[in-house]
Amino acid sequence: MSSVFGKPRAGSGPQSAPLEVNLAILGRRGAGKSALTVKFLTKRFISEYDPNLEDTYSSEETVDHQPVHLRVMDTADLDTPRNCERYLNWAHAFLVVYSVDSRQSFEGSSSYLELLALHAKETQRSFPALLLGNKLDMAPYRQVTKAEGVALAGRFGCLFFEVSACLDFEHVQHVFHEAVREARRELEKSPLTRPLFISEDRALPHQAPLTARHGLASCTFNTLSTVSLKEMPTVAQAKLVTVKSSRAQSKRKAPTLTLLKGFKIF
Ligand SMILES: Nc1nc2c(ncn2[C@@H]2O[C@H](COP(=O)(O)OP(=O)(O)OP(=O)(O)O)[C@@H](O)[C@H]2O)c(=O)[nH]1
Repeated sequence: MSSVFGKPRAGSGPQSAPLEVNLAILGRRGAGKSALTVKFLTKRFISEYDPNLEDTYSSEETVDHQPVHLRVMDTADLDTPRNCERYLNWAHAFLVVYSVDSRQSFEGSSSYLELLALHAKETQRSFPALLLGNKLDMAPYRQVTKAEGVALAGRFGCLFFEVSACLDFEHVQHVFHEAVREARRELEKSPLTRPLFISEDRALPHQAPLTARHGLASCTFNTLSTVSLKEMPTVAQAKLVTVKSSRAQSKRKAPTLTLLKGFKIF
């Protein structure tokens, strides 16, 4: 194992297993979470998704010459944070997405950042979050200025980017890799144990209902005291999902893309 100034560097040796990073994509409906996730995983922009589906994808990445096993949870929270334990207790880092042409989605992203800040306070750990203003190609119809995005990110101490799921892949990839870097820095500071999946009807020990006290009423934290921690479900439980092709693709007679959700895409 190589070392930096005598300190072992996690996962850097040729024999070491890839670093495992779980990344949750949060944001209001329509912000472009699925489009960004699929762009990152396939380099393609697909314009229509089933908004009610939530799944976790897996991808082998190389970030700064280091292998990373990255899992990406494309959440489907409807309009506000809901049953947040499933990602709060699973992710090492978060991408909070809004759309630059929607003030509502920007306000939604602020609720997510607040939720993450509260979670960090309660658990006394820090969770890297990146704020993304998506749909940069819609800049002529902006409802949110770049300065507002910068200011919101500054309030919560997170990185900020404006991107577009339908423009260049490299920019989208850069953002996901930045999230990995942030997660890696945090993991090197305080290595976490294996990610845990918290069953929906149970809460973490001593986890008081964040939302009741902080006004995020729709994020339904349960208050049962019995702890029930499970490992993440295996990919074998994943379901097959068909993603409809966009109108533009249909015109080009491109085939409908079928994604096996929960499995590696390539
Ligand atoms: N112009 C443009 N449209 C985008 C972009 N990203 C997503 N869209 C469109 O915005 C709509 C919503 O995108 P989704 O990726 O489904 O958004 P989401 O946040 O996953 O929303 P839910 O699935 O409802 O949770 C779709 O019609 C996409 O084609 C983008 O960067 N530019």
